[in-house]
Amino acid sequence: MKHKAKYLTIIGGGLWGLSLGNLAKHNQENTINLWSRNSHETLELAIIRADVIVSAVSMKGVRPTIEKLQEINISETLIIVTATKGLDPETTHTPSQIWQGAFPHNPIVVLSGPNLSKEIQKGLPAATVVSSYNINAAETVQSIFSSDIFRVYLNNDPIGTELGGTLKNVIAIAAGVCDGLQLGINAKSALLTRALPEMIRVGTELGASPETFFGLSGLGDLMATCDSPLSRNYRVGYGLAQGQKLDQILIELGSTAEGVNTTNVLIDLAKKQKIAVPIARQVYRLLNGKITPQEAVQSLMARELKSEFDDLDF
Ligand SMILES: NC(=O)C1=CN([C@@H]2O[C@H](COP(=O)(O)OP(=O)(O)OC[C@H]3O[C@@H](n4cnc5c(N)ncnc54)[C@H](OP(=O)(O)O)[C@@H]3O)[C@@H](O)[C@H]2O)C=CC1
Ligand SMILES: O=C(CO)COP(=O)(O)O
Repeated sequence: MKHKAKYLTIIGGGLWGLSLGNLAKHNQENTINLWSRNSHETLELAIIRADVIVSAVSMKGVRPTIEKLQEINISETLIIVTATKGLDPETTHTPSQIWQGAFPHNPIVVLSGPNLSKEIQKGLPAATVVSSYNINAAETVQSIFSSDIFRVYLNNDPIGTELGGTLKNVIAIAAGVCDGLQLGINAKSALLTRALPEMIRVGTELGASPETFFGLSGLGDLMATCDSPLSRNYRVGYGLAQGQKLDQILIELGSTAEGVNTTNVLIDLAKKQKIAVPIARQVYRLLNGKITPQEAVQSLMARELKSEFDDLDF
């Protein structure tokens, strides 16, 4: 596919916004503008020439960013890419659902995959997924970000794509606990394998395709995040297993660990919609100081015995 030069504005100067900016610069025909709340330029000026904007803010920045953009009369042809991995505490909606609700006529594209920003910043090879109901918009974003170090796949299940990246953050906290307690590879394999149907149960309830969870944005991101101390969510779990307090861990991280908020929202959602999320429930109890890491493990091991696949009907 022939790439046409595009003007891209990235909103959010955090770790992920900076990394995405660097990835897009690999294609030298693109013009990249990075905007953050500290920029001297106004957001209106920053997006004035944009064909595509990328929201790389954390979950708590999604609504404030949308409100700022709603004050500007944006074109309905502007492609909006969301790279946030979180759930809205007020509505339990995903970021793409919030963006689509705010800008119903604009094409919305989700970008999500196993993309630890520290590895991307080193120029190591990685792959990701861009997903949209508007396949032309997804192809435009695919050609903007594709390079010899970043392989970008297309997909038409945006909710599934972003839920893979969002829900694995909860499991990454559990994986950090598992490694922090030195429970071994058997335990870790069991944890991650059982996490996948749990993620799929939530995803299908919210309208995602189960297959999406076997791709890069699901299983791929689960593997990356649950097996790397570069993951902030993993480090939350690891710290808790070492007896550190959550507040202290988050201060030391000095950066976003979306899994903490996502766990709280997910448990709210799971209670309302009666979805079985046994691993997330233990993470929730641990994060909220109701149990110790050891008790979380014991609770999972003591669950009622069952068949391996009796809760998946696909
Ligand atoms: N780092 C990574 O490896 C990856 C991160 N992600 C996801 O990207 C998102 C951002 O992560 P990351 O950049 O690492 O986080 P950082 O903690 O490095 O940065 C936080 C980002 O959120 C923005 N933000 C925070 N609060 C607000 C607010 N109230 N209003 C507007 N913007 C706000 C900041 O904007 P500002 O710059 O204006 O201060 C900044 O861009 C998360 O959802 C994360 O899960 C996805 C893939 C990889
Ligand atoms: O989403 C990520 C990698 O794909 C980043 O993980 P953390 O937010 O846990 O650092």
